[in-house]
Amino acid sequence: MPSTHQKRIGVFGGAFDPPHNAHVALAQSALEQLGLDSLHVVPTGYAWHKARVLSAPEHRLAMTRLAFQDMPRVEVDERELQRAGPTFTIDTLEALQAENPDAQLYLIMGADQFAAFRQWHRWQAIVGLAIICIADRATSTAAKAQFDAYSEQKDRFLALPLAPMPVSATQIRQLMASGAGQTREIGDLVPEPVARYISVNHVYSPR
Ligand SMILES: Nc1ncnc2c1ncn2[C@@H]1O[C@H](COP(=O)(O)OP(=O)(O)OP(=O)(O)O)[C@@H](O)[C@H]1O
Ligand SMILES: O=C(O)c1ccc[n+]([C@@H]2O[C@H](COP(=O)([O-])O)[C@@H](O)[C@H]2O)c1
Repeated sequence: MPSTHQKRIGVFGGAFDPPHNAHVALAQSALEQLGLDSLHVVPTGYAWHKARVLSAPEHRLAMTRLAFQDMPRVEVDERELQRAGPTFTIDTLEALQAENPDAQLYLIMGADQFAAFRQWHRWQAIVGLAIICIADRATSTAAKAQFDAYSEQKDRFLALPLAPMPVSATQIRQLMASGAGQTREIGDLVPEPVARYISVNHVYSPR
């Protein structure tokens, strides 16, 4: 008898400059709550929507691999780092859907990104292709409070449970720049191998 299981593929993109504990917790919540078969963690290439220039792709990729190395079903996906031009999530989703025609895609993000979602390139196409799963973020309007703006498509949006975690990558970069690279200062904010990588490679502090 043919299996009726539809493959569920999650997509979690970010600058990951650096990846931190909230990213890991969010990925864990997505895997568990959505019953994902796999979760593609996708470091951004050229983040057209961010004012600052991101750290070198090699560093962000290496740190992302370290952050998620112990999580089964997570695949760190390099495709956006290899793509020329501005990074658009729709391109990644369309490529993944073409590779997995029968799968249902789930796009994972925090509530701060969701607040800007209607500025994303071809956002309506994204809603058509993926179910958008949003975790609250301490600094942003709650996900559910933002759903009303999408009243006709409400079934395409889900709130992902995540205990409030005030950590941000900005905070980590600032701590490292001001503390001249003390690993222990960020030890509670990022997975331990990431803290070591940042310190050894002076990613956010001068050598
Ligand atoms: N503390 C957090 N709680 C919930 N979601 C988060 C949190 N930190 C990041 N995210 C989500 O993770 C994704 C990737 O985030 P990103 O790599 O830009 O980290 P960041 O901490 O927001 O970085 P920065 O401070 O440099 O803007 C985004 O969808 C973002 O909303
Ligand atoms: O496709 C877009 O237009 C778009 C606009 C803003 C953000 N994104 C994606 O959203 C993800 C999280 O972004 P950020 O800024 O929180 O790192 C990351 O994968 C970005 O490429 C995508």
